[in-house]
Amino acid sequence: MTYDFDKITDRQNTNCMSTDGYREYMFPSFGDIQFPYADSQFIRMWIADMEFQTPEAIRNAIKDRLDHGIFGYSKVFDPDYYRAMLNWTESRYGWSFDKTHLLTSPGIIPALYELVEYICAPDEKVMIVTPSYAFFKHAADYNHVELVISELINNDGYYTMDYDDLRTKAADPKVKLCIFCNPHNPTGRIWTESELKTFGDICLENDVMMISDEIHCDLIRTGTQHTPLAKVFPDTDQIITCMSPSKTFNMAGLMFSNIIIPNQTIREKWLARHYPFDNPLSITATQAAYTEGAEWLTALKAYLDANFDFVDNFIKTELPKASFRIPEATYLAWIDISAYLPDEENLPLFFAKNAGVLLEGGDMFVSNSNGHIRLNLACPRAILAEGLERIKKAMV
Ligand SMILES: Cc1ncc(COP(=O)(O)O)c(C/N=C2\CONC2=O)c1O
Repeated sequence: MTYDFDKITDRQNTNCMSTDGYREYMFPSFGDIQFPYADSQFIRMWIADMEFQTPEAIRNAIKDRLDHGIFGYSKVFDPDYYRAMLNWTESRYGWSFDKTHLLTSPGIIPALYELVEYICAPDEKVMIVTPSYAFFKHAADYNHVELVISELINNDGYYTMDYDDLRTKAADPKVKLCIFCNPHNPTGRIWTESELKTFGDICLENDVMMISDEIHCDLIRTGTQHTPLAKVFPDTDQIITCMSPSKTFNMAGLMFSNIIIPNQTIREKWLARHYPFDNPLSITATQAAYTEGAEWLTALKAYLDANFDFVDNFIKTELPKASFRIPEATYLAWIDISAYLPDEENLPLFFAKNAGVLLEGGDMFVSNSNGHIRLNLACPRAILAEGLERIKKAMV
């Protein structure tokens, strides 16, 4: 079957963050700021959802459930749901987990907010590596626990963990939790088994529980392989794994994710406190994703691979002073443009004003991200090409 990833779908008037939420998310202190571009004229490369329609097989499953006509209180009871997800993780990652450890959440971010509260006392600390998806920091801030940052080492665009720094910080008896991004947003690293082993050993040796946020794990370059952190440590219950079809199949708005909690104490806290019901359409969509989404995903990955090649060639020919490496995972291009805009304080504002491109970058990734922009490449190539041309004209 062929899929048309070049198809452009108008997202205006769909209560869409990407088109309507950029001011409140990226420019909160600027109020109703106006730009030399109408909202509909922006090339949107900021928030991490896709410009591609969710696979037809998933949409048909939702339609069938919709036609049933009753949407009362629901949660996952169907054993086929667990089998669908287990088949997905076993076939793609060689990893399985106990059904009783599988819980659901309306999103991974809400799960992080809850889990920090369940795991950390008010005087304890959460560790993350940076640059980082900002909501890892927000989850600590929301719970009023201290954030401890370990900066990744940037080896000409290939980021690695600073194990000595991690060891030093994990040795603090108040550091009780590390929220870990595997694969990593925004650098796009797929951590190797060896890196995961070293990282996990540091945490386990220092009684630091780990949350491995693996939301990007399906969105990897063709031919690469993701390793769940918990797969490397089959005998510990100190690793919580977060996975979701929301990134993979562009279903973030359906608000549904899988949280695998092997530790009984934490699981019992979750079961006692977490609102247990789910949207029945989201349950159906997720089960359909894991049973019927593989072919579409293979085609999506090939299209994204080509988008990354397009960006790589563009930067080499048109923006030679920028530094970019095709990431192993995600659909996000992490680009060092500091040579062009060394003194620009607010890169998202600069490009919104001067290029009509909405992108994230600079200090939006907690730390260790200055001079970098992050481009969402999950869009038709024509849109990508226009966005790159605008970025170049604004900088050169
Ligand atoms: C590492 C990571 N975890 C969790 C989420 C969100 O999970 P949810 O609550 O939707 O289940 C995202 C979405 N990343 C986004 C969303 O927009 N920009 C980003 O970088 C993410 O990158």
